[in-house]
Amino acid sequence: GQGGDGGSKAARMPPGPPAVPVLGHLHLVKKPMHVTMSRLAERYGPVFRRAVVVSSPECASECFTEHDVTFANRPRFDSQLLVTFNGAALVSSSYGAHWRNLRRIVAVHLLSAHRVSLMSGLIAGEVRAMVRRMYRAAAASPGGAAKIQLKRRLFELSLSVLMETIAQTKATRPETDPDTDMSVEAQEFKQILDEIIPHLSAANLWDYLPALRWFDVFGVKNKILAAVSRRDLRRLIDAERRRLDDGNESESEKKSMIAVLLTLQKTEPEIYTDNMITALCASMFTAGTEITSTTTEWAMSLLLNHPETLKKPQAEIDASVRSSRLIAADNVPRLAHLQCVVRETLRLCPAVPMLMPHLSSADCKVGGYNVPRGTMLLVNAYAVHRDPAAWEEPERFMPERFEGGGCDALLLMPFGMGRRRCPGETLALRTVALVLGTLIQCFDWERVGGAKVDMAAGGGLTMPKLVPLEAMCRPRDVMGGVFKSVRGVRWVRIQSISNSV
Ligand code: HEM
Repeated sequence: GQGGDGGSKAARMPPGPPAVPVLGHLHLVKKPMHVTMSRLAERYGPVFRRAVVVSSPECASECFTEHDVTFANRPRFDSQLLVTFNGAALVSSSYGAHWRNLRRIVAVHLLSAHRVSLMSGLIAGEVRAMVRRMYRAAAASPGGAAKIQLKRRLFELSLSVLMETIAQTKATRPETDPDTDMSVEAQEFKQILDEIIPHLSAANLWDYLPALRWFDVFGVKNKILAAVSRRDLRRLIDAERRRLDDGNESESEKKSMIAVLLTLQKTEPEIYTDNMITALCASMFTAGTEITSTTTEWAMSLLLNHPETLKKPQAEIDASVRSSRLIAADNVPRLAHLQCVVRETLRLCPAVPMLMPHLSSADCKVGGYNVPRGTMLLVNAYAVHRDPAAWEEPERFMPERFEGGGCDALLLMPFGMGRRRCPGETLALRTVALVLGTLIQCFDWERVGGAKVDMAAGGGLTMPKLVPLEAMCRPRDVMGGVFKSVRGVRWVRIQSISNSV
């Protein structure tokens, strides 16, 4: 931290705008939060008062290495409390025995690399169903290209992936047409999330800016919505319990997260209560759905605005599977160019631009400034990723900067760092890369009407695209064979549609 209020370094408090505390300024709402914070950081240096906002790579890594335990707590926000079951969920839980326990369960039993590879077939199945629907839409369109509402498709996909990994609502229903959209359960959850998410980002802003508390229009609604999602989660748990009792899937390694937790419940019922299972699943739905699909939406937007950068990953995919089949999850780690695109997207468009707020549990010093106990810490990953001192041409979309390990030494923190780092990273990266890879393997993409994709971002804790992404999708000729052969009969039907166009 440079600049400052003067005085001896030991006694220095972080600099901030004069008079009113930074986060009480109502006029800051006009811009997305991370942009506002970057501007303030330019003026006042990388750390400032009240809630401390850290914007430089050096200070960010200091917070999550030396002071990681000190900042491992979370501030409690009224609006979040309503949606995360009174702080019992992993995301908002205070640092302590309860959080440690939940975190261990998630890391070991639900989202470990091993479990994610067990889930890969499931993820791939959902992705295949989505591209099949897109193919059908394109085949039925005049000219062979369809306008796809990518935002909606990607959100539904992300929800379906989570729904199936959490509860396997489709696998247990032999009559379900794998080609149809989401399961009934996923559709019900979609309705709930559709209602909660806009309020969440607004409510988050309202948390940061005390003046907005006067306009408490969300409180009541959130309470109702939280109750609804709790009831629906109970239903999922009961259904899964019946399946286990019937002897289905109990031996299978590929069982759902709820089934894993219910199996643990049998031996340690006092730890794995239904309440705890409900809270954990709610955490995953709220933390995992929108963020994952938003990331893929940003990636597609960047690629559409830079069509030349699409060539390398597309050629790499074609070479690796020789157009004879769709890429599978286990191809992904070897698709280096695709990985570069994902990393560059996470650098430029970290879907959680200020990470989640932390709270200090002891006095400490960051960048030489005193940070008293009980200070809220926001780490501006968005600014860290665009730090001109670290990154060459930081504003440019240049996936190749990561080729051959270039930039490995630079701080990239879209999933955070330290104890509170996102536990869903492996699942998220696997999903984003597989979805993106399959989309560019199967289709050529074009902007609607040729105009550049609007890259404006919305505000709040997450960074959604302000204008929902739509794009034109045209099946690639080289993929004709695959589209025809996947799941025989169904594809014959599709083929006949495309012949008739
Ligand atoms: C591209 C997708 C994702 C991104 C960019 C992302 C990013 C983040 C970030 C920045 C945090 C906060 C770190 C901090 O506190 O400093 C976080 C926390 C968390 N994420 Fe993710 N996440 C993604 C996907 C997921 C998925 C798919 C899941 C679960 C299925 C998940 C579950 C969680 C949970 C439970 C926490 C809270 C951890 C804790 O407080 O101990 N995330 N994530």
